[in-house]
Amino acid sequence: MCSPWLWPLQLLQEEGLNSVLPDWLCQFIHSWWFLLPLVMLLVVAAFIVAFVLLLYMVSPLISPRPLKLNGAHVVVTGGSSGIGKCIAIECYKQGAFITLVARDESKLLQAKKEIDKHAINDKQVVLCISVDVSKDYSQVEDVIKQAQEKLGPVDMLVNCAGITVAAKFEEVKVDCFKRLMEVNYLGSVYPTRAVIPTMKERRMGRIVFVSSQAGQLGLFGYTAYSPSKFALRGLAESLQMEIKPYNIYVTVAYPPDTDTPGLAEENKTKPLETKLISETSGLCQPEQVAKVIVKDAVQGNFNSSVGADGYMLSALTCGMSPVTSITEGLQQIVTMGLFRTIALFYLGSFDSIVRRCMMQREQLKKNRQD
Ligand SMILES: NC(=O)C1=CN([C@@H]2O[C@H](COP(=O)(O)OP(=O)(O)OC[C@H]3O[C@@H](n4cnc5c(N)ncnc54)[C@H](OP(=O)(O)O)[C@@H]3O)[C@@H](O)[C@H]2O)C=CC1
Ligand SMILES: CCCCCCCCCCCCCCCC(=O)[C@@H](N)CO
Repeated sequence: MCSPWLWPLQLLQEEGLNSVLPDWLCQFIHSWWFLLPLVMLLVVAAFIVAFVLLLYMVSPLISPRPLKLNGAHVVVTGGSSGIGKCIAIECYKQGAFITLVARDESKLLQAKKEIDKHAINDKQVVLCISVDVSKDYSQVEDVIKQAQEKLGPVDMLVNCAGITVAAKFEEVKVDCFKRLMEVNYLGSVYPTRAVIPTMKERRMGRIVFVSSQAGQLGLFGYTAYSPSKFALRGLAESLQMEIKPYNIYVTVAYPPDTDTPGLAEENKTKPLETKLISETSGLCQPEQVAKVIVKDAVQGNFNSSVGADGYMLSALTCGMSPVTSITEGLQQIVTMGLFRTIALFYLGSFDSIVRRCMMQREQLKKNRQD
């Protein structure tokens, strides 16, 4: 016996147990031992293929049935501007009835006019309700009640109302930390809390939280904003575990920088570091982001991301989030190590952006003093 692959046989022989195997098998192995690794490889490959096929066979048990938007009632908070408005338009184009929720009434009416142009039948309605989603739960509950009385039970809630502050930690006003948590986090908790009981009774529904790529990683300038978006992920994961048996599906969207009035406002005071780092994953159009979010929500996908960086970030930060398709799960398993390697290069380049900006600032200061 000369091959290392045959050591179990050798062991048997040494133990005087070679009688365990019939002679013909011993001879066969002796003459074809070099094929053994190949056979083992084939067996392993066959097991993997069988396992994946099995997973695909049970996949209908994991993936929810798509929601029909035609005739559905969709509530969009922050629906008077930017991404929220485009989400409303996208749903309206597919025959939904829309309730827009935001504070400024004139902006709401303006958005309603714009959305109305995309009607596909003359029964469709856009209802506008003005409220601050972050202040008082009972007010938000009233708004949802009003909307349900006029347009029926809510089939899909999109929590898109949000605000941003981009500045260095010590330059963020202390009140801002609280305000961002109120609007971005509690402003998503309240409407969700108000629609869940009816959704559970009807055993159907979709809840969307619009987080951000800055809700998947912490970045220079987002010490107040990022935590408020990370919080949505914790809420979404816990809630999804509770409501899945009621056939209600949660989607968390992580858009990159998107060309909206909100971003224009943010850019006025954004630190250079934040600008340079965010440029990495490019600028998206709100129509494109809205399309992806609506598609993922309709399909009941837990995760919704845009672009190549968005895809990598989502696979990398999947953690213990629920999986809504076999393909997604397999991709996460296979790509994790590779994406972490790529991420280390990104982190290195972000650190060097921050260091360069700091040195430039100090040089400028010194020059002024001289
Ligand atoms: N644009 C971007 O680059 C990205 C944005 N996002 C997130 O997407 C969401 C939408 O962003 P974007 O479209 O840029 O924002 P916009 O500023 O363009 O729109 C924000 C919307 O939210 C409403 N809103 C704000 N505060 C409140 C409040 N307290 N109560 C009720 N409504 C409120 C606004 O109306 P009103 O002021 O009249 O109340 C408006 O309709 C936000 O949550 C944002 O964090 C995520 C990633 C990237
Ligand atoms: C494999 C690893 C890949 C890593 C890619 C990293 C890319 C980081 C870019 C982060 C951009 C953050 C945009 C936040 C936008 C936002 O929420 C505000 N504009 C809101 O107004």
